[in-house]
Amino acid sequence: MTNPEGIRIHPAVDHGVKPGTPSFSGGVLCCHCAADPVKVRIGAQTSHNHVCGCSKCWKPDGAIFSHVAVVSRNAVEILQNGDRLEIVDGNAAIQRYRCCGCGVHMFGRIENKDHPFYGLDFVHTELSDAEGWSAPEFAAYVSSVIECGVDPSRMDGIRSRLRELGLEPYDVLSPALMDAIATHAAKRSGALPA
Ligand SMILES: N[C@@H](CCC(=O)N[C@@H](CS)C(=O)NCC(=O)O)C(=O)O
Ligand SMILES: [Zn+2]
Ligand SMILES: [Zn+2]
Repeated sequence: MTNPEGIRIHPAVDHGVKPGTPSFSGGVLCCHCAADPVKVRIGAQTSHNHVCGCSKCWKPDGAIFSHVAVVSRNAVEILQNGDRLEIVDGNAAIQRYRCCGCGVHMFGRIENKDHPFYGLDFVHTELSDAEGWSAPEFAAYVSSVIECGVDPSRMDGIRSRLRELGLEPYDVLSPALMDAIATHAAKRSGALPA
């Protein structure tokens, strides 16, 4: 791989995307507090793993993108120090729970039952040291990195680097997820049978 500009997409993909293990069944996420971290168990393999450039998703220092996946909310269990979790923005569609000590987001939850992704939580599997989590498949909200302070002149290089890593860049979500959102809307409006 070339990457002459040294673009740091995210540490989990910067040296190539590692494939997941289909039989993998979960692990424990730990926040970055050195002592007594918040711990959350994810009791299932994740899906729709991707990197996200939006300004709302948590990114580790130096990374241009967040690394995020979804899992059933039933598979998410707070193991310790849940009292240190606070909701970042109660008005957002995704209620992101961050550790008030280190700022790391432990999971994001949708409470609106009419939302197309209701029932799925958003998690950062890099917070677990287990191997086998599903691999990122695409890059979402790519143009949004400009809103996070990336100079627009860097966008060609960033999109090229994402393609080199096999992470097709989209400025919103992947076609499969956009189709799922549109199908949900069409069933609600009656344009398609429910
Ligand atoms: N351009 C905006 C996009 C924010 C956005 O819509 N993020 C997406 C991807 S994570 C989302 O689903 N947001 C729902 C939410 O913010 O709760 C930004 O960067 O702030
Ligand atoms: Zn913490
Ligand atoms: Zn995002």
